[in-house]
Amino acid sequence: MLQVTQLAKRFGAATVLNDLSFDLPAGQILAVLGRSGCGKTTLLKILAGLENPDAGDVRMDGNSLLHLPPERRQIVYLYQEPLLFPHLTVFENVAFGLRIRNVDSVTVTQRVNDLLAELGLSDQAKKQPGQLSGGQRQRVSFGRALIIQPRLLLLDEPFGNLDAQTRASMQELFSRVVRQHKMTALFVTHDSREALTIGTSFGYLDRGMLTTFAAVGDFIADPRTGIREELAFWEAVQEKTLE
Ligand SMILES: Nc1ncnc2c1ncn2[C@@H]1O[C@H](COP(=O)(O)OP(=O)(O)OP(=O)(O)O)[C@@H](O)[C@H]1O
Repeated sequence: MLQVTQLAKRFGAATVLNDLSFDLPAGQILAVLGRSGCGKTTLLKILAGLENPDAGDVRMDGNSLLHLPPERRQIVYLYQEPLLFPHLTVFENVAFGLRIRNVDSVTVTQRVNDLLAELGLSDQAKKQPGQLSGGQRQRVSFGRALIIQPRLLLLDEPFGNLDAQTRASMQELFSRVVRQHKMTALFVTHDSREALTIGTSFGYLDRGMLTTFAAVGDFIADPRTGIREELAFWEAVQEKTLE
């Protein structure tokens, strides 16, 4: 579905992405793990059309996207802080993408209500974004993205601002809904647990170079992910409590 080949990007003297290539088949959720500043956001911006690469190509089903403006790429890019219209209700925020495509109002009402129910937002439909919690706002933002059925969903640390419990329930909801809608998604995170929870395939971005892993075991075994260390830590804790 998505093919990225030999992508490179520099800002001044700094190389941010370096000969980066990967394929993302339809229906997969690629989790890219990386430390702060490794180029995660730059990669998503290039895919979304908000930044131009210096070299390489981004193709969807064989066609290059590079000459297309963001709004014609059928890609939705979700940030940590959801972008919502503050003066519209939750319902109208989600309906927006259908309204501008002149979808008839009976269909809009049905599709928005179905999606709000799926996202656990039916009771919030008449509220404005300022009256919602962070997790609810993130769900509305997710609804705005899903309603237009994009080809590809890009997520940039989407749950980073949420408390641990809300974060876990959002991860669960996100995984469920993305699978139900058979979405293809790429999300970046510095949290290995989040990557393992949501991803169906995995990558590690380090100084602009992406390593992709054929199997989850290879991802876990790569010492740069820190997962082995974390497992060892919890095993040590468990041993201590059994002593
Ligand atoms: N427009 C820009 N001009 C100059 N340098 C930039 C620009 N955008 C990003 N950079 C630099 O490129 C590097 C990678 O930035 P990027 O935002 O992609 O990292 P990141 O992995 O998303 O980090 P974080 O997890 O902290 O958001 C950083 O050193 C950053 O300072």
